[in-house]
Amino acid sequence: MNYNFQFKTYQRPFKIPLKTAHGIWKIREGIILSLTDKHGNIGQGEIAPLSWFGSETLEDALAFCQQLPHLISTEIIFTIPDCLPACQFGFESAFIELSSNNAVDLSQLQYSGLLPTGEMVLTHWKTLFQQGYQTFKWKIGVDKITEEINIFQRLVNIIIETLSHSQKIRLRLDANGGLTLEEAEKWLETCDLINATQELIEIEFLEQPLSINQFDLMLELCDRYSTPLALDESVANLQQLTYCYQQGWSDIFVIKPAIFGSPKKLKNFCQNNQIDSVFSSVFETDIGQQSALKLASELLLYNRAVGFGVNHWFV
Ligand SMILES: O=C(O)CCC(=O)c1ccccc1C(=O)O
Ligand SMILES: [Mg+2]
Repeated sequence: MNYNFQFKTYQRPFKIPLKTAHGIWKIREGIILSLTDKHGNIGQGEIAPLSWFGSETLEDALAFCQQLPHLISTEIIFTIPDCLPACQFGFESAFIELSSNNAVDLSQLQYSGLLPTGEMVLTHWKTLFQQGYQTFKWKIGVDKITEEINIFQRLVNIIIETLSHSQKIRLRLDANGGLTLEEAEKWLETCDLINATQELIEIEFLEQPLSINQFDLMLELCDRYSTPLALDESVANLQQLTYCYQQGWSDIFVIKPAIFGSPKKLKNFCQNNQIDSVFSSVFETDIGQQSALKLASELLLYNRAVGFGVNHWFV
């Protein structure tokens, strides 16, 4: 089967620039592509690279799209090289939209809301809570650790004061690989203490405390603390996920479908290995998000909230 191929780029500014341990992000840029079959059916896909996570750059993705002919075959879609994981996702997603019956039920998914960094979190969490979120993620490793732990303790106290007894809130901390070993230990002590003493709050996990090349240290931290750890940057694509899984990682794996690579290969991996996964956004638009959420609802094993509560970050 051949498809008519078209693409265009997009730019979406954040309401407030996003701060992570990697720096400040102001505009999300990507590519929307469409495949049209001979009956005129259209499938859309999104290429939303995250090069600081190890995917291709937007420029790489654009260059790939520009050298393709206007008429492309199924074979082209399934032989995109592994060095273009966001392109693999974009093209396969459009193909899936065209070729499957698409009846995936997303209504059972729980969402994690992404909180702003710094003191703003102390008021903003409540807006999201009132919208129905019960799981939140807060970025750390952005400011001085003493300041961040201080704000975090205040956040925990405010949440406890607000909740009534049957309610429970889950908090995720994401360091984006920006902590030192000592800082990671300090955070894990803090989390373990909260988990041992607070019934209404669960610190669900600490995400990517250390950089990718400190994988062995993160494995040791799993043994030393009871708060679970999640890998994110370390498992950005199938090759990395396979490596970490084989090295014995048995805590949580964050999967960002939009940069992970071929959805078909992701499905294959998740169906053959029972991993504890959290599916997460890369600030793709609704097009990439729908494809990613369909994968999440098909592959999620332990019903953890998906990290797609991010739309309030955009205008
Ligand atoms: O996972 C979530 O809950 C929100 C999304 C998120 O944190 C994120 C969004 C874009 C790029 C990187 C990350 C990250 O998890 O590090
Ligand atoms: Mg992360």
